[in-house]
Amino acid sequence: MAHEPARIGLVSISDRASAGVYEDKGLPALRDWLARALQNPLTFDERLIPDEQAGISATLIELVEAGCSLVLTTGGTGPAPRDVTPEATLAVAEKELPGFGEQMRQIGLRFVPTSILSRQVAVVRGRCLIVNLPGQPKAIQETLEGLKNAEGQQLVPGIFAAVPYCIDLIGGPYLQTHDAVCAAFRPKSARRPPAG
Ligand SMILES: Nc1ncnc2c1ncn2[C@@H]1O[C@H](COP(=O)(O)OP(=O)(O)OP(=O)(O)O)[C@@H](O)[C@H]1O
Ligand SMILES: Nc1nc2c(c(=O)[nH]1)N[C@H]1C(S)=C(S)[C@@H](COP(=O)(O)O)O[C@H]1N2
Repeated sequence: MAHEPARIGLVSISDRASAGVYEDKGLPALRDWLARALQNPLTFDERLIPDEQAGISATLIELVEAGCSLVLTTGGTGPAPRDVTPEATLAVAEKELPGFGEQMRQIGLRFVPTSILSRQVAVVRGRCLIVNLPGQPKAIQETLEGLKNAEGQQLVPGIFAAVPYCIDLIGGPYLQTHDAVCAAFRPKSARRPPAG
């Protein structure tokens, strides 16, 4: 059986990148990592928007309604007055998945002590999983992939290992990863034979 196609929403949330003060590095980092990690044919819906709560929520709803199974945001998760991504995400949530936020902060602490400042959340809306990632472009790979040693041994699992099974459970496409980048975990009963 061939890999199922998947639609993924990417949202970079930054006042300055969206105003053109600096070049946005969030969308390319998200797109490049997903293209390396997933075997499925992917369609990306990309948005670069300012840190405005109502606009962020409206963008998330629009991407879910467009048929995205996964939406990744980057930026606006910290404590600064303009950081409102978690509030905007929770406002459109049907269910919260606190384990993602807990693990994301644990991963971040292996890289920077200020990871504790990120209020990132993950939620389900309809058949879509929405996950907040920090704004630092380097945090995208760190959070999704986790930490490996020089021999490629996984020291801290990245959160993406749990994303394919979550998407199975909410009725989305069967995502297959490239194990060298990120080995997805599924219970044995949920595994399908490799597509080819
Ligand atoms: N989309 C992005 N593209 C490139 N670099 C970014 C982006 N978002 C954040 N950064 C970098 O990470 C740093 C910390 O991210 P953070 O989200 O706190 O930015 P910020 O200072 O709130 O940005 P802004 O004012 O644009 O919303 C930024 O100062 C910037 O160097
Ligand atoms: N993995 C990882 N997590 C990280 C970071 C990082 O560099 N790597 N930066 C932290 C910093 S410095 C901040 S302020 C918070 C919130 O960032 P944001 O407001 O850009 O989303 O994310 C944190 N989480």
